[in-house]
Parts: sequence; C-alpha cells; structure tokens
Amino acid sequence: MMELKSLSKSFDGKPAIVDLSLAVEDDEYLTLLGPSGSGKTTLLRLMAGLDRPDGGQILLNGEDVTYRPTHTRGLGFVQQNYALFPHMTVEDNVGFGLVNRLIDPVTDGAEVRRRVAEMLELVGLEGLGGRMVGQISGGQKQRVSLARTLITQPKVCLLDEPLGALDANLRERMTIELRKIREALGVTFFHVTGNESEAIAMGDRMIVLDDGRAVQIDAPDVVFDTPATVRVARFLNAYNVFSGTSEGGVFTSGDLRLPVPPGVRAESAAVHFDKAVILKGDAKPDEGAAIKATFVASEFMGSKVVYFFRRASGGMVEVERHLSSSDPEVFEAGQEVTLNWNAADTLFYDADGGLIPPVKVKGAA
Ligand SMILES: Nc1ncnc2c1ncn2[C@@H]1O[C@H](COP(=O)(O)OP(=O)(O)OP(=O)(O)O)[C@@H](O)[C@H]1O
Repeated sequence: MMELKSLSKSFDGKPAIVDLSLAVEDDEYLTLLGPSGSGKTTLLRLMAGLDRPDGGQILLNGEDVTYRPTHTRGLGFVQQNYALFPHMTVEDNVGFGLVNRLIDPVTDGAEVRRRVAEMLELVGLEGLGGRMVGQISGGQKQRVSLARTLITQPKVCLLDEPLGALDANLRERMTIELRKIREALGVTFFHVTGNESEAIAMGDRMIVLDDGRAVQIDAPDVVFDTPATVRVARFLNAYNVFSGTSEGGVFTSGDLRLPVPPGVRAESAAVHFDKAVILKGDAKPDEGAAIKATFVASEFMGSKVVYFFRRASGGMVEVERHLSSSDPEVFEAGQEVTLNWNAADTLFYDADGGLIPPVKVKGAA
C-alpha cells in the first residue's frame, strides 16, 4: 500500500500540490482527473521520486520513501510521450529496463527473451518484437511503453495520460485493454487523465484534483452522481450549472425557481445533461424545474445525441439523449421549448462552491 500524507509542493511560491493525503490500496485501479494545471503531473513526479515535496510524507508499505531515489521505490512510470528509444527494436525497448536496472538486473539472455515475449503477448504485440520503434503505430508505441514498464514488475504503475495521444477509437479499445492487463497482473495502476469519460470507464476509484487539492475521492459513479463542488460539476462536462440566489426557501436563476430547505443559501444549482425532457410549443411542464429556451444545434456523438439550447434569460443549456432509449428528435433553429426536470434531480451548491447535502424538499417528486 502507498500512502501520501499531507503532501505539498510549490513552484516559485505558487502552490501546485496542497496538503494532499491519499491511501493507494494494493491491486486497485485509481484514476486522477483534473483540469490542465491542476497539479496532476506534479503529483506523479512526487510519487515517482522525480521531485521532492516541500512538506508531507510518502509511505510504501509503511516505509518512508519520501526522499528515496526513484529506482529504489519499486514503481513503474509510463510517461506521456512514451520515451522509447527510436534506434532500438520493440523487443530491445521492452527488455531494456530488465537488463539495465541497478537492482537485480537480468543477465541471462534466454530469460530476458522469454519475459519480453510474455509481455508482448500480454499487451497484444506478439510478432512485432523485431520491428524498429519508428515502424509501428502510435497505439502500438503506447503498448510498448506499457510493456517496458510492466516487465520490471512494479508494485504501483504510474501512468501519465497514457491514452492522450491516441485517436478516439483506439482510446476506447485501450481503455478496456488496460483494465484487463491490470487485472491479469494484479498491479496497482495510478492513471492520470484530463478526460472525464476515461476516468469513469477505467477506475475503481477516482480522485478529482482542483488547484492542487484532492477535492473528491470516490467511486466514479458517486463522483458523477454527486460532484463535491460546483467546479467539479462544471469540470465533469456532464452538468448544466445555473448561478442564482436563494431567498425565503426559493432558489432563483432567471426563470428557474426551485424550492430549497429554509435557511439554505444555495448560489448554484446543477442538473445532469440527461435529466431534462424537452417540451415543444405550449406543452405544459410537470411540476418541478422548468426553464424556457430556444434550440441552437445538435450533435451526434456515437450512441448519444446532445442538444444545445439558449436560455431565455441567457447562457447555454445542454440536453443529452441516449439513442438506445429513443430516436433523435428534430428541432428548428430558434424553436422555442421548455426544459423540464424533476426538482429532486437538482444539486445545490453554497457560496463557497461546496455541495449542499441533498434532502427531500417540498415540491420535489
Ligand atoms: N518545474 C516547474 N516550475 C514551475 N512551475 C511548475 C513546474 N511544474 C509545474 N509547475 C506549475 O505547477 C502547476 C501544476 O502543473 P502540472 O504540470 O502538475 O499540472 P497538470 O495538471 O499536470 O497539467 P496538464 O494537464 O496541463 O499537464 C501549474 O501551475 C504549473 O505551471
């Protein structure tokens, strides 16, 4: 098990990691999601021993490794740019770490070949061992990079945006394969991503990093159902967020009016893209939340369609429909609609952006 205790790191007086604590369990798939500049790479570099923290501790199985050199930590690091040797074959790249490591190098050529072949098979590269790195595709380079790290049998494997350079199709396939490879080896993966769908699909748990702080650590479905802060809700790219004010038990944002428990001062409301129904013309909304909007555009994205509307009171709203549940609806540009959802599906956030724990309120279905 790896434990991070109150880690902090600043660059030129500007905090990059702030008081971050986390326990990474054995045999788990953790994803770290955060916007650009939130400190993801910095955190990985601290864990790997490539940078020193200003404060805090890193423990590996109870042992303090905070200032131990990288190669003694038993960690693997798959870097963003693959960092392969272009003048070597795939086989030599994969075997390199095994042959050249400082501690316990493998010197028996037959043993190296056997382990390289085993690893190439695991990552789906059998038959390509003799190719030069320049003669394989981006997705294959990604696998070589992974194989090269995994062959050294790390206890924890750090992956810095490992699928970032791949096209959407390949990324989807590798998402499934990474999970399978991890499960086959029983090694812990700590996978950094800026992509929210990747974080949901891959991990047993996800950590959301915002401005150097771990603002939420939970199972992916919990993060998606109840983002801990309004910034997380925005960042997940799955919620419409409305800024407003609360008075006398009512939250108001333009024409949106929603009951909130007395004394609650919500300043933002968020509703998931897939919660609203779209009512055309004069159709009366159900009780609950309703806003007037006009149709702007729609976008087909594989198994779903996303509709974009402009609110009468300003700002854009998105509604998502999964095509397995209905055929796509057709709207004309500028067509007036009412977006209507169950008030109980709304999350509220306070002035500091913190989630107000959901409670049943009057008017909610
Ligand atoms: N060596 C450095 N010197 C000075 N500032 C740095 C250094 N490394 C990172 N930073 C700063 O620390 C903050 C966090 O950077 P980091 O690279 O960890 O973010 P990130 O979440 O990995 O971003 P991205 O997704 O864009 O790679 C940023 O403000 C960055 O400018």
